[in-house]
Amino acid sequence: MADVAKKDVVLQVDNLKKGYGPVTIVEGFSMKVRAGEAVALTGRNGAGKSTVLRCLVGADRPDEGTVTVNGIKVSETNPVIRRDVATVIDDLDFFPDLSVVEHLDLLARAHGLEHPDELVDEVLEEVQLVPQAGQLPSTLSSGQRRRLALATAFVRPRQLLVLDEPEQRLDVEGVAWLGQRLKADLDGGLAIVLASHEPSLLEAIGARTIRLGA
Ligand SMILES: Nc1ncnc2c1ncn2[C@@H]1O[C@H](COP(=O)(O)OP(=O)(O)OP(=O)(O)O)[C@@H](O)[C@H]1O
Repeated sequence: MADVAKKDVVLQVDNLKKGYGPVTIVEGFSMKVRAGEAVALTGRNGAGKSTVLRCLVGADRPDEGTVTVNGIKVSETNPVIRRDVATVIDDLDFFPDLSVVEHLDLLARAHGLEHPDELVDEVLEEVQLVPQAGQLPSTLSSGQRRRLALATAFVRPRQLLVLDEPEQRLDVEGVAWLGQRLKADLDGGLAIVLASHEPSLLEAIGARTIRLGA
């Protein structure tokens, strides 16, 4: 913990407020996440976890407050933010006509990685989608689609990883793999913010938890 405290603040949230219509979902929410640190948002269904995550990545605009990544104000269209922040908020955002391997290949190349082919092969192996590499997303099982969504975050550069219930639909081995994978990324200096209902995952990555709502 002492080491983490010395590291740079990657994400800073100050006094975030967000509501829909007359209903306030979160108010006065602040936090800092440093390189190598994982923060988990917990709380009941509807507590506002996804709402906060969407504001963090610029997918939603806070009513009040600020969100900065490496000191730069977050906006989804800012290329610097898009380069540094990897998100897996849902797994519905696939191109219907691109196969599993084509998705990963496209991302790795778009982000200008040096050895895209090797990385894509490695990640495919890791998420155990090698046999499904040529399939379209619509033909994958729901857990395989989740694995593809997670894989998209691992074939690109990232300083901050934002995940909304990444354990969803993963089998027991998948949750254990994810914990190890995220732990390795944390050890490499990644900052992670996630919403999760899976205590074993939070324990595996040593996440600091922030509970939203009552
Ligand atoms: N676009 C929207 N319009 C109106 N209300 C919304 C909208 N998006 C979310 N909400 C409401 O905001 C509240 C918080 O939703 P959110 O998805 O952030 O909860 P959550 O903590 O992620 O829940 P869960 O554990 O079920 O995923 C809920 O009551 C939800 O109905």
